[in-house]
Amino acid sequence: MTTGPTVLSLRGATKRFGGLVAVNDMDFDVTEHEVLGLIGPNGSGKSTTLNLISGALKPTEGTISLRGTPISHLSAADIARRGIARTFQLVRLLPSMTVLENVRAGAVFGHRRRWGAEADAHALRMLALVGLDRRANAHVGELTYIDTKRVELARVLASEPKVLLLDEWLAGLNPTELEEGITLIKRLRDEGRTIILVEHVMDAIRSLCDRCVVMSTGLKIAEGTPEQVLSDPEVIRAYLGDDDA
Ligand SMILES: Nc1ncnc2c1ncn2[C@@H]1O[C@H](COP(=O)(O)OP(=O)(O)OP(=O)(O)O)[C@@H](O)[C@H]1O
Repeated sequence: MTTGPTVLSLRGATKRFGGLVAVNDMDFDVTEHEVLGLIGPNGSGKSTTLNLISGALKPTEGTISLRGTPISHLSAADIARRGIARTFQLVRLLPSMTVLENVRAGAVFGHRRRWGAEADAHALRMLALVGLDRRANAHVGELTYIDTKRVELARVLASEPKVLLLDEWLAGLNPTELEEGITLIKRLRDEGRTIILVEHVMDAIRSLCDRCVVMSTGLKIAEGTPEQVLSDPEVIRAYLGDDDA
């Protein structure tokens, strides 16, 4: 799965906040149809790396390219239009709107625009994909937590991303929901989507990722299959040294 063409590359990507180097000279590639796990202890720079990729933050140094074209100078909206879409740690939906309306709104940010009946049909297909088509007319405020996460995922999928960034999408789920969540992401993976997954749930990392990049204090400390990196002494040390691990 790691031999396809490169979709996304980071070269020397660095982000400084004053004296703190949150992301330090990161290099990695993501190939087509690959699920890449970005893991590491709390505060190691994973979310900042996602923010650099999605354009929410600009790198202090280095380049991020999508299919060989540098994108790191573009606005977040332009990067989204080129096909990089993300979920957020805290779900960002409009609670007064219906499930369908929220998902339709996502389609507008994508690189292919749809309107009217076509947009509805597309949003319904995305809802079916995440198992929520029967709740299309419910208000988001009525949903359970995992269902709000499903809506968020459907909203992001509606933009037909070339690269999907999942920022701790499984966080906060109870054990039953977690199983459902992992099954859902497996389905996306089996469809051949290209995904970067920031995740603390190691079972999810093991069962979903083709490859992992491990960060510690802003640096890449390991890269390889989940088995390889999770048995790497430096990775184990980085996690054990973290109070929250
Ligand atoms: N906007 C900001 N301004 C200043 N410092 C920041 C900012 N965003 C993040 N940081 C710092 O950068 C470092 C990396 O944070 P980041 O959120 O990327 O880590 P993380 O690996 O995603 O952590 P977690 O697993 O807890 O979400 C931390 O020390 C954090 O305090």
